[in-house]
Amino acid sequence: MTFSALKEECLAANLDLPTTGLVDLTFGNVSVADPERGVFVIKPSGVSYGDLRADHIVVLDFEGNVIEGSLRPSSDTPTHRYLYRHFSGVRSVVHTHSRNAVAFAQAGMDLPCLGTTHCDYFNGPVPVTRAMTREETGGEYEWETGKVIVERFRDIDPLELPAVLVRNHGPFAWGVTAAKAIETAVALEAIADMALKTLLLNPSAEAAPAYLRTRHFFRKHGSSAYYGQVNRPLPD
Ligand SMILES: O=C(CO)[C@@H](O)[C@H](O)COP(=O)(O)O
Repeated sequence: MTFSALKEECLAANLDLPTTGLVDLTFGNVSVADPERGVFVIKPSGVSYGDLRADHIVVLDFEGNVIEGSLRPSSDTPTHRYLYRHFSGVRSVVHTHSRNAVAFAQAGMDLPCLGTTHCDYFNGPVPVTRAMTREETGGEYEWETGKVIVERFRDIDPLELPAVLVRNHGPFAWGVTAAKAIETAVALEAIADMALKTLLLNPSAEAAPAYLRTRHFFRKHGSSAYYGQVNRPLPD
């Protein structure tokens, strides 16, 4: 069995992280899953983006066994694996340390839905997870990160809200393809930047009304009910 197409897709998505400005140094990682073949592929830990090649990408099964690759998989691998197990339909997970999203994660704040830029990608505030404790993690917080994310999504559809802010760490975004997950991570950083500036200008800025949120999210994500009539006469 060859995994070269999957590795190439993963490599391209990982290389998008520095070019989109979402990471510094070796922070961040992207994985891509192929559930039909029972595997996912991920960036190796600590390898700089400038040096990264397709044959560095590590192939694992969903039990966490390395199937192919001589380098250690990303330290965030348990989180990616947990998300694939619990979020059906997700085929790619992107983790970055993009600065504005990290600022909200470190502040322990949900990223509020303040305007249509946000609503186009996320049908609600991007949630922050609860703090993890040493007792729970035994010092291995990567093993608990997936758990606290999934716990936070108990009443949230991960395909309508395709990102999270992990408290004291940073953002994870996901999608049905690697390209879509990267696009979502870019959108997340853009709206975090806008929200931070909005809240500096007006700490009491109000969330976008619910009707605006659903209209923007669903018209961009396939529901014709929210498109409106394109040839409607313009108001005077
Ligand atoms: O926060 C951390 C490590 O402290 C990680 O999330 C890094 O962003 C990437 O780790 P590797 O993928 O290189 O192991």
